[in-house]
Amino acid sequence: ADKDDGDQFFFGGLSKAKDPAVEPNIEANKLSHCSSSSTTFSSLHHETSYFSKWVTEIHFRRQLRNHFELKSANGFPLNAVPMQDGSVAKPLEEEVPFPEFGETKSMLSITVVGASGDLAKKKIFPALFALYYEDWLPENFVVYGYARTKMTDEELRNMISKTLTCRIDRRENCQAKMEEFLKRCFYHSGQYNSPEDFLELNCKLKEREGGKLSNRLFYLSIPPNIFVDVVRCASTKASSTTGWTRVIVEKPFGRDSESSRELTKCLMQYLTEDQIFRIDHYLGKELVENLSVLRFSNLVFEPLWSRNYIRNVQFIFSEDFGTEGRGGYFDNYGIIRDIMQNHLLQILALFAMETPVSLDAEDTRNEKVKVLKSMKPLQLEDVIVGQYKGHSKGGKSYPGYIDDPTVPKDSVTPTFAAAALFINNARWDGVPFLMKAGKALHTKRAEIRVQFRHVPGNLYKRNFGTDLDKATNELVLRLQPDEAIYLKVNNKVPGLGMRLDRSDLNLLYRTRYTREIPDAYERLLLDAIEGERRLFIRSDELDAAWTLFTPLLKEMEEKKIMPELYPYGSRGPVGAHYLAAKHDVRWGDLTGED
Ligand SMILES: NC(=O)C1=CN([C@@H]2O[C@H](COP(=O)(O)OP(=O)(O)OC[C@H]3O[C@@H](n4cnc5c(N)ncnc54)[C@H](OP(=O)(O)O)[C@@H]3O)[C@@H](O)[C@H]2O)C=CC1
Ligand SMILES: O=C1O[C@H](COP(=O)(O)O)[C@@H](O)[C@H](O)[C@H]1O
Repeated sequence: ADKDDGDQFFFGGLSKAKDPAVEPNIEANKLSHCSSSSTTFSSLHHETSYFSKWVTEIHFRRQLRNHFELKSANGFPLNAVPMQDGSVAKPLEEEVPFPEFGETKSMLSITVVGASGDLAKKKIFPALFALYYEDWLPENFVVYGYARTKMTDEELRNMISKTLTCRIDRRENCQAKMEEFLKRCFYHSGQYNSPEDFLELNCKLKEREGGKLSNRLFYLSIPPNIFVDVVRCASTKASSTTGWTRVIVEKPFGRDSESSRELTKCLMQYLTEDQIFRIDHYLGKELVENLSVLRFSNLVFEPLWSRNYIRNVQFIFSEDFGTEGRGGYFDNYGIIRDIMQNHLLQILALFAMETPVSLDAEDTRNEKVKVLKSMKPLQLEDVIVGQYKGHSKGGKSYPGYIDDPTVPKDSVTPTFAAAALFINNARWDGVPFLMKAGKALHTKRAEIRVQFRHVPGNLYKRNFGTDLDKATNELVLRLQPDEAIYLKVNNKVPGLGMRLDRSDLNLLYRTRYTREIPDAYERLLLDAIEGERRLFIRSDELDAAWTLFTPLLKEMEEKKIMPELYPYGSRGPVGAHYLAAKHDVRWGDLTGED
């Protein structure tokens, strides 16, 4: 029996058994009979070694899951609230997000709103497939695409199939898995502000759910001006009446404090805070998740994590392409809103927060809010801005920002910014936290660089000459590409003399781990399905983040601050060096060492 049960779980996706999600007319009891039959297993007997590998793997995952399991304070499943009545959370009898071996009575319906769009194609459907491929999705699930574009189910599947890929380290049954996944994908065309269209979606979802307890996840992959319409229609017409309903909201969450508060207020007319999952995909990146592990599970780092030993911290984001195709969106936001106020600030908060009481989502988010509230709002003098201009190199010409036909010719929107931030608390008083973000630069990279203080009374001072900066230890977390954590240390060059150099203690992920690193959207989608909120932005965090940037953004817009022009493909405006120098800092990425 164990074997059969296990078979149903592990090979659910490969089984020939009919699922109401795929064949809605099949009754539930027929399904249970069908999927528990031994033919399912015997038809797959040739897969035995694959099977045992998966048994081990899934047991390992379960152990991990139990080890890090997070529960709400009252022990109830978090967020088990139908949207319609806004009632308080109550325990669900059948919620089993990761079913034990065998049949489950719950069903997960994921609706990707804006399914015809860029993000859905590029990230969301591939992430859902990756989760399915790795057996992270519950046994019973369906995916619905929703948008205005007219499409059949088959056309949606065709569109999605072009962007699905299998893990390069695990290619078993890839094609079969893709086909099984696509069979669970459906499409409903509708307007974003039409309650009737969402009601029709609701009927289709119900049919697929086949009477099971249903949990529903809506992913709003749409422009922000239609967020509230969709939430209103989805909440009133298509939320689950038996399980939870959650909504993932993509950035931008407003463009300043007022608009962000207004958005929150509107969303809260239809959803509770617990139902809103504000996504910042940088929080789903492997090395960002590892930041807390590095800090809090290694004795060697945490004691150094303060103004006593750290001279400055740098958060660097650069892209080697411009706004190609997204100029229309970008011009209304600019790099400060697009990258700094969210991605870089979120990482900063995780970097600088005090140790949370536990791994519970609220404990981490409480600490992040505290650190954000301890920061000084940015002023004009703390920032420099730039905009890329056209440039020719090697016979090829690269367009400037204002050459984009969707961007006004007189736009002063920054495509580059550098900023110095300070945290007014006992741990970080006086330590510059520098941020730098830019498009159309010479490289694509995102990293955190921690520069330590000079060694007091360094015995080997004379071996470094006058430039002691060259001897400072630097810890680098390279988020992408080629994930790595390395520490620059001073080392004696082997030989009879006494020559020192700076070398790296290097944890390069690709050489240390054979597994492919999951995409950030995979982790975040899985967390939303599991009701794990730690990596999503709470409304008070968002508000604190906007409080830091809004006065600066307003002043820049009022004064029409002209950005310094920099050539496409360059290292950015010189102003960034002056800003750093003002705080006695050198950008770690521009030393020529790496
Ligand atoms: N693309 C990316 O890399 C990233 C995107 N985001 C955010 O994710 C969300 C989705 O992004 P993306 O997929 O690029 O967006 P798109 O511009 O591709 O829009 C998604 C879908 O929304 C519908 N849509 C577009 N414009 C309008 C409009 N003015 N009114 C009504 N419907 C419209 C279209 O579907 P249809 O016409 O079929 O209804 C479109 O396919 C946005 O909030 C964006 O800021 C965040 C990070 C990265
Ligand atoms: O949110 C955004 O992020 C992307 C960069 O994401 P990455 O994971 O590829 O580093 C950026 O290009 C885009 O402008 C911004 O909106």
